[in-house]
Amino acid sequence: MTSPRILVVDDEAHLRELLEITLIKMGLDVDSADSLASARTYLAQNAYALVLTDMRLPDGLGIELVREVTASGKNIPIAVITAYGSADNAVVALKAGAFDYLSKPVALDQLRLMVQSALRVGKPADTSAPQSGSAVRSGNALRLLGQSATMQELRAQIVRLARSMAPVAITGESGSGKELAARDIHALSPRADKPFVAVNCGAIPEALMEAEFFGYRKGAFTGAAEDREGFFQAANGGTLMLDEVADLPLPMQVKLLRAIQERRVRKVGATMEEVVDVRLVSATHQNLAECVESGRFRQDLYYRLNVIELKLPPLRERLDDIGQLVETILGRLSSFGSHAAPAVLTQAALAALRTYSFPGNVRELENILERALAFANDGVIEVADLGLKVTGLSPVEKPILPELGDEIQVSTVPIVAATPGVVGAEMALSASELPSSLPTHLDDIERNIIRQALARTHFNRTKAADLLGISFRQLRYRMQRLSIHEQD
Ligand SMILES: Nc1ncnc2c1ncn2[C@@H]1O[C@H](COP(=O)(O)OP(=O)(O)OP(=O)(O)O)[C@@H](O)[C@H]1O
Repeated sequence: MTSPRILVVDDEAHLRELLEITLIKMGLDVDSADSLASARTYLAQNAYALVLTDMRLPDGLGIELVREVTASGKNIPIAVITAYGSADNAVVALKAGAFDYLSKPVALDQLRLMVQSALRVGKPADTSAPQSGSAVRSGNALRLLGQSATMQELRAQIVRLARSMAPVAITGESGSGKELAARDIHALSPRADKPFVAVNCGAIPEALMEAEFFGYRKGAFTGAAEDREGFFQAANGGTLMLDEVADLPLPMQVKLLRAIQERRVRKVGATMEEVVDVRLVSATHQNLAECVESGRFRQDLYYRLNVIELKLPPLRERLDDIGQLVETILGRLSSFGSHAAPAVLTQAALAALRTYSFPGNVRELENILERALAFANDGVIEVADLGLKVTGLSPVEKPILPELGDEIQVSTVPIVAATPGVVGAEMALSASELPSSLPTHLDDIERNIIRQALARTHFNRTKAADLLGISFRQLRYRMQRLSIHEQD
């Protein structure tokens, strides 16, 4: 069997030799070129599993080679070597189709990881063209459904960008499928057999963030009874999804930027850094560019995360997809329940869904169908079963809720007066009284507020989250933390 062949393009003899030796030690065949012209000659003559090029060459820029190799359609991963700290070059190369980049001075452990990853891209099963309109690849179907032209284009984009290491920023309203898209990117990538880790940046207490992201050493702080890995280590070799990334506090943004630039992290309490090989996908329903303008999000981190943008359209802009989504969701719900055959919608019910605005997008459609199924007779869902008229509470009905997290406001307990029947007696403290345990007291208040919001929305978590001004996932996290269940 022949070894995979790598083309190294660099005019610095010293660095070229170092790269050659490292690659040969990895059992690879290496050709070396010292100019663009020579690289082009090699590329015309041989098939390569990876091209590794410097940015500055005597007869032009490495980026030209990136564009040529990408345009050739030969599916050869090409990585660039950029000058230290030149984020611009790295981002430009990734946008032009480069598979990945290495910064000078080249760290050999990073080089090895990158080469291993590139060789997985080159495997035939992973690079086969998507069949019929891009939804299926290597028998691996994308889970992001939709027949509309926008969704077909989106899936084709996912197939393309799954091959590279470029950070992807996914935007879209809540429930529009951002996490599903991230999972599809991972599942189609050469990292599919490694972990996919999704982190809700808005749900981690600020004081724990560094430890959660980078891990900690035993004894680093009170309660650190043993060494623990962070999200970066957990996602090593795979994909890390930073969900609700706009919620990251500024000090953590600095640490994250550093981890991305250096591709190394240091556990809290550790002296040594460790190399991590993680592909980053970020998501938010907020406008990150506006967050940058208002100073809430660092421009340099934005630039690093936003290399490729993936926009998920709201469901109301692709109502053509409803038929397929309804069929799939009902099929799934019936396989969980006791229904023998999947339920069906009457024509009128389907038409009603097609005129609905879906503020909670596909997640709301799932909720509507789940609820409708409980009301449907003999598995036939009528318009009335959908309950579409209840689109939320009118502003006058909105309860006056204290700001969660604002301790002063919460402890003055305005909700006692608003809804005395719901608030537990233990929370109705007089102004001079103090709770015996502040955290328990605040948890009780939060639990009650969430229960009220759930009761008012008939346990529709999407609407309850809207009512409380938090994301669905933040609500779900808080419900888990406070042990709130549907039957409560
Ligand atoms: N195009 C789609 N095809 C099939 N299912 C979808 C699609 N889009 C979303 N869903 C489903 O809708 C639900 C919400 O999707 P997901 O969690 O990916 O949304 P999100 O945009 O990440 O939401 P949030 O911003 O609230 O975290 C999931 O159950 C997901 O499987």
